[in-house]
Amino acid sequence: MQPANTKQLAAERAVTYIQDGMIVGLGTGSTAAYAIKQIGARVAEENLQITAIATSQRSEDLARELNIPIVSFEDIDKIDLTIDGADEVDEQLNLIKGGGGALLREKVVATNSRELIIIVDETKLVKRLGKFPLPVEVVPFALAVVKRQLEQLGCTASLRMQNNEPYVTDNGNYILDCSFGEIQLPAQLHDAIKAITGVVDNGLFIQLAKTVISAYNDGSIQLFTNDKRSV
Ligand SMILES: O=C[C@H](O)[C@H](O)[C@H](O)COP(=O)(O)O
Repeated sequence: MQPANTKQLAAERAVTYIQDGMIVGLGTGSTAAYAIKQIGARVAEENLQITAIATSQRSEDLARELNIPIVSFEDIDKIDLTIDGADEVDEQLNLIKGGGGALLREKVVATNSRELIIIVDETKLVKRLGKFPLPVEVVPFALAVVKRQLEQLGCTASLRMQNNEPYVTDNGNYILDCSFGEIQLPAQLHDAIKAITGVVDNGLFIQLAKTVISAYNDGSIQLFTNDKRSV
């Protein structure tokens, strides 16, 4: 028996929450891409009437290919529902995001959404965040000073590279991937990083997810809501 495509399963379940007339936030990454494809299928097959806002250029490009109408914050106020992936999810549904470099737009969209549904496979569920290095988006001019200040918070920070060049985000910034090990107090760490001048944002999403949909290799799906859950 083939193992289930867990990312696709979680994504397809999340897309059932979308209804006609909604403004939908489109996440970024391999799991979110399954959701965008499924939204495209519903637009084509059911004539689903939605507009969407994307958290990255690549998600926007994919949505446009699938004839999903795209809007910007000039056109809308609140987003009804955002579906996005994550790199880690803890027991309080705090997240690490930004493995794909889209954390800033993802956080702008998440914080302006009435509801954020996170889609993951079981490998992303953790007791405590931090095994996955925390992405921090940094203004290039401030890179060296920000790196030093981040390391004073107890991490090793490495500049994300792509094709032997620093990786540049959709916003023209760099990413420092910060290995903290187990993060004991994610909300405090989030605030301490945000307080560094030259940091644009970081990949800690504290109490933003309302629902997490996790899919398992046996094909089952579990939903967690923002109350406590056990792994
Ligand atoms: O910047 C990228 C995002 O935060 C992604 O949602 C996250 O990295 C998860 O990506 P994937 O679904 O490819 O594991």
